[in-house]
Amino acid sequence: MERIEGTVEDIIYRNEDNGYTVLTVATKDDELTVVGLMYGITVGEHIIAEGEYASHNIYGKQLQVTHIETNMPNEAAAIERYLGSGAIKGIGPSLATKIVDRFKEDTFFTIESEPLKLAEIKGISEKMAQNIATIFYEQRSMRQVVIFLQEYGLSLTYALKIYGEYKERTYDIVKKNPYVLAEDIQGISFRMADDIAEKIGIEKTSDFRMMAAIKHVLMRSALDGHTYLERERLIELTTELLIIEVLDFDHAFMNLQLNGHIMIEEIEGKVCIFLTSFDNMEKYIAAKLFELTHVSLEQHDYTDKEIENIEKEMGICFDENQKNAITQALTCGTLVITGGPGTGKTTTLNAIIKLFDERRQEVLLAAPTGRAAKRMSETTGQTAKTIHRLLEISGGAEGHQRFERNEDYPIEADVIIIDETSMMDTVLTYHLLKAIVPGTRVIFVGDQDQLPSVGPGNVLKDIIHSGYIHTVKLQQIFRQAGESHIVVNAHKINSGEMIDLTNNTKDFFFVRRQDPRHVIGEIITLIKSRLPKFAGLESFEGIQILTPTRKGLLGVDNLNLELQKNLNPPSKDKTEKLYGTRLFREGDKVMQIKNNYNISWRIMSDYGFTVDEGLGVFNGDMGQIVEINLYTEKIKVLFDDDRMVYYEFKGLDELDLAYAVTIHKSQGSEYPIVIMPMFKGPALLLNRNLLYTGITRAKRYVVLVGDEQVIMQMIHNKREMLRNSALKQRLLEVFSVK
Ligand SMILES: Nc1ncnc2c1ncn2[C@@H]1O[C@H](COP(=O)(O)OP(=O)(O)OP(=O)(O)O)[C@@H](O)[C@H]1O
Repeated sequence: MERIEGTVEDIIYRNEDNGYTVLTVATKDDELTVVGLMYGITVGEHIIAEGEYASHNIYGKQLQVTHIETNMPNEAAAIERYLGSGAIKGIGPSLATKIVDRFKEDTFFTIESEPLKLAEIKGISEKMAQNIATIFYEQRSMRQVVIFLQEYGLSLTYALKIYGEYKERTYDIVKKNPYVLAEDIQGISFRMADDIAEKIGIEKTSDFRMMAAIKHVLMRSALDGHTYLERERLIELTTELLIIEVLDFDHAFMNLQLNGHIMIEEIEGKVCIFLTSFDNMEKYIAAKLFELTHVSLEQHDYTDKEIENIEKEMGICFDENQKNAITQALTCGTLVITGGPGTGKTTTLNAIIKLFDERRQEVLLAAPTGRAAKRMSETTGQTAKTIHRLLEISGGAEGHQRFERNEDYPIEADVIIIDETSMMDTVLTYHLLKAIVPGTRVIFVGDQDQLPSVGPGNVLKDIIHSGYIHTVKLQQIFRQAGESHIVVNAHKINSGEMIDLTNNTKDFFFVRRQDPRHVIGEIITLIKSRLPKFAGLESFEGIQILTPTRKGLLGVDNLNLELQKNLNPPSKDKTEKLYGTRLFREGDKVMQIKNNYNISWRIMSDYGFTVDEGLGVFNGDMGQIVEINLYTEKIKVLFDDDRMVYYEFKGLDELDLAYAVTIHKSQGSEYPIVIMPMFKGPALLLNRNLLYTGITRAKRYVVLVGDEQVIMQMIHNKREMLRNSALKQRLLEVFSVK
């Protein structure tokens, strides 16, 4: 290991994305080239660098840095160069000269301890002096933290995120227990934290490591939809992660329980372990549903005449189940209305809304996603909001979002109706119920045969299966066969019957292709020309490819590349931005892939005025890139509901191409035309539920392209991914005891 000491003479190259820098250093008796991760190092600084010499075929001998320490320059000339180098925003070379002329070697001391003295210099106000001091301090401390973290192998992006979270506490936190990074910093995995821990020299058998691994496994399983894991399964998965044999888990479990991180409970006779937050949420949901159900409510009488009048108005006759739903809505505190496509859920809902309106009851409508809310507004003719907006989201990171509406400031309404309840996960249901006071009626509408929510829990099914909440199942299909084979086939799939693939219908088509490359070719022809022509569309807008997987030739990632190439090819008029491995181009169809509660949006009028604005873009929201600005480093996206959002380049990990999306991501959305590739894959994934959900997303046409054997297998495969959730048991505990 070589060690050099000297003053930075010149910055030859700097990569702003990762902090990689090439600079020259004047040592006592030489001038050297030094290369490596040296974020923010500036001309004039005094550095001590350690590393190995390497020989570059063009630039010759250079020191490759592995460790660097920096000292602020202490000679007036070096100080002047440092200040004048642009290191501190607002100070250029001439101001730097003035400052150093006045304070000489004491310049940095003055900036740090008596910044107001800077205002003695002409051209510097007191406010500016304060600003200089703040920036000087922040930049120095940030830079040192970043350099420290990069030595542990963290990228600049993560290092900056970590600094943003902990500031100067970073050193203590990382050296003592780097595993907290995996909990606090989005994107830092247990593995990354484990690597840092190893470099720091933390024992593989340390308590921190064990506890972090257990929590990590529980969090990871929440991403798979579980709110808990059985003890044995948790031990198995944690052992895999730790790679060492651990004999005593009880000690770690006890510590985690004592610290309030986990709860150990018996569910259906088995010892199960929950992250405390999920346990609390499920218990809360059950208790609140009990209160909402049992509170004594103003009873709204109704007459048969009234219902007949609505039937006349709508020109239909409600079936028994629909009538049941309507009358129970008027009398019960909580109600679930469930049914497949075309079974009259919306029609029933409209009757219910009408009856409440006539009774001057305030009814609020909401749905879990922007698209579902938009659709609810269209079908009911009344404003429906996303649940996030209903709860007045006020920021916070994923999993820690803050809502203005809660127990202290509840939603004011007589009736709250939630559509697409199958998409409600435990967390959102918890926040919603927290903001509802007993006395407000809550009606959940949804199709229990859709895929479960992306987030953890099995809320709708658990509520229905508990048997404690009034539930009306609508079963009759009102949409006629002649009208829609999509509906008929969806119901067939749901009851395990093979569907007709002879293309004798007006809206449901099958194209037989075996080879995945031919499937891709067919999809491209369909979307580029055949379907737009057939459906009378001007472009491919409105046609959505839904596919079961992310990976593979027919997975989302590859299909998006192919479709981008064919539908929005490179052009000299279209600016592009490569982010990691993703290439974004103006005109691309894109989707937000995580919830971001802080990003701001606006809706503009045709004349360029802001007509609405707010915060939050959510997982699954779709739009189009209208502009990529390489100077401001921003991408402008216009979402389908007219919200316009600017993404900074560094926030592009939240955006993905969306010509094709997974069926999972399509939940709650509807598209005029859906194309689905049908190909062999893992049995656990390719099940009835998935096919049903994909098909019921289409309003006008469905085209399946692929192998009919696979379609048959999916219809017969009833295996759903099992989800551990305890809401059903919690409902049973609350309702049977109270
Ligand atoms: N009792 C009824 N008699 C005759 N037609 C009905 C009846 N109820 C609903 N319909 C009609 O059936 C069609 C489907 O109803 P609706 O849209 O309410 O179902 P849905 O369950 O909301 O469907 P989806 O989930 O697909 O949106 C509509 O055209 C509606 O007018």
